[in-house]
Amino acid sequence: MPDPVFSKIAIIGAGLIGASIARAAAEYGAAGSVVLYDMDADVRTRARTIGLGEVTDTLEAAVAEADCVFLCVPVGALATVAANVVPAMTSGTILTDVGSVKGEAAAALTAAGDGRIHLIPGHPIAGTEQSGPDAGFATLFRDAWHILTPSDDTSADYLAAVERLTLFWQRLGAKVETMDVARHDRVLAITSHLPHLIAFNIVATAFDMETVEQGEVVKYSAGGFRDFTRIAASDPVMWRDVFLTNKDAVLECLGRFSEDLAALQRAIRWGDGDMLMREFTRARTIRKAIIDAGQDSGAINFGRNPNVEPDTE
Ligand SMILES: NC(=O)C1=CN([C@@H]2O[C@H](COP(=O)(O)OP(=O)(O)OC[C@H]3O[C@@H](n4cnc5c(N)ncnc54)[C@H](O)[C@@H]3O)[C@@H](O)[C@H]2O)C=CC1
Ligand SMILES: O=C(O)C(=O)Cc1ccc(O)cc1
Repeated sequence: MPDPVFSKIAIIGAGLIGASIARAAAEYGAAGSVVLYDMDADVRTRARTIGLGEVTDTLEAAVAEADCVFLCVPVGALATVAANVVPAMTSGTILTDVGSVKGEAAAALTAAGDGRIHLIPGHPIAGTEQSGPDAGFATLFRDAWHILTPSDDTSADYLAAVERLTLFWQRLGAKVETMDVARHDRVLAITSHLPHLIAFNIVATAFDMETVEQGEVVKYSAGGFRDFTRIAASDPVMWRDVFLTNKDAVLECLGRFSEDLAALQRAIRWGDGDMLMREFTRARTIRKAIIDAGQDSGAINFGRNPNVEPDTE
């Protein structure tokens, strides 16, 4: 196996993403050692029991002498955690995160920065609806995009740090791209955040409908609705933070979505089959383009944890 990219990494937040980084770093030899900290004592105990790495009882002990620190906490907790982590870090090392909203993450890291640490926000475009240390698995990031949103610092040291972090994620199997923060948040608003909002909403609507027996919703939910319930099972704290911190981009998409939905509503009301055919045919073409681009060939890990039995219908 090639030399580790980092001799020691620290992971703050030992949930799905933190545990997956820990497992992948060990499996693919990307880090010499892995140290974790979580504010929840039960999570720390579990992380020790399942052997994710060394688990410390303080944040400071975890980050001491780490050459890269990964913040794997909900987006709303990033500012506080970053402010506590930076003073305990060694000069010249890297602070990154995995938050789903990069505007908020970049602001949190920048506010905590003291000029000694390389701040490189990041986002793995891979995950599942599960959370907690047991949900993590080593292959989560394989063939998935990892987006880095580096600052405009063009110093040789900073560029070398970005290069090293890129190598780390590539060692975990990810395809790394750099992107502007605002663009990231606009793209993810439509490709990830709005779909989650729609899933939360459709599941709530189905359960609130007085005309539908809840037992029947469960009994007949083998098709499309079942896919929505998987996404709607995602962690409420994480998703509350996503919507509160990517407010503008999500509201913009939601406005467009509502207009398009109203147009479909009108077509159904007036029996405009041509319009429905046009829209559904276009959607099918887009799906085909995604498959042809290799984005849904089974390589992307959304909701696919090889350690968990698939749902039986
Ligand atoms: N779940 C997913 O599919 C994906 C999540 N993300 C991002 O990854 C981050 C983590 O998400 P998950 O791993 O899914 O969540 P999780 O809920 O599985 O784990 C988060 C962990 O952070 C800990 N934590 C919270 N506040 C903390 C604090 N102040 N100090 C120390 N530990 C703290 C919690 O106790 C928990 O164990 C979020 O920012 C999310 O936006 C990114 C890509 C995919
Ligand atoms: O499980 C799914 O379908 C996902 O969409 C996972 C996911 C959730 C949040 C992210 O920021 C990235 C990926």
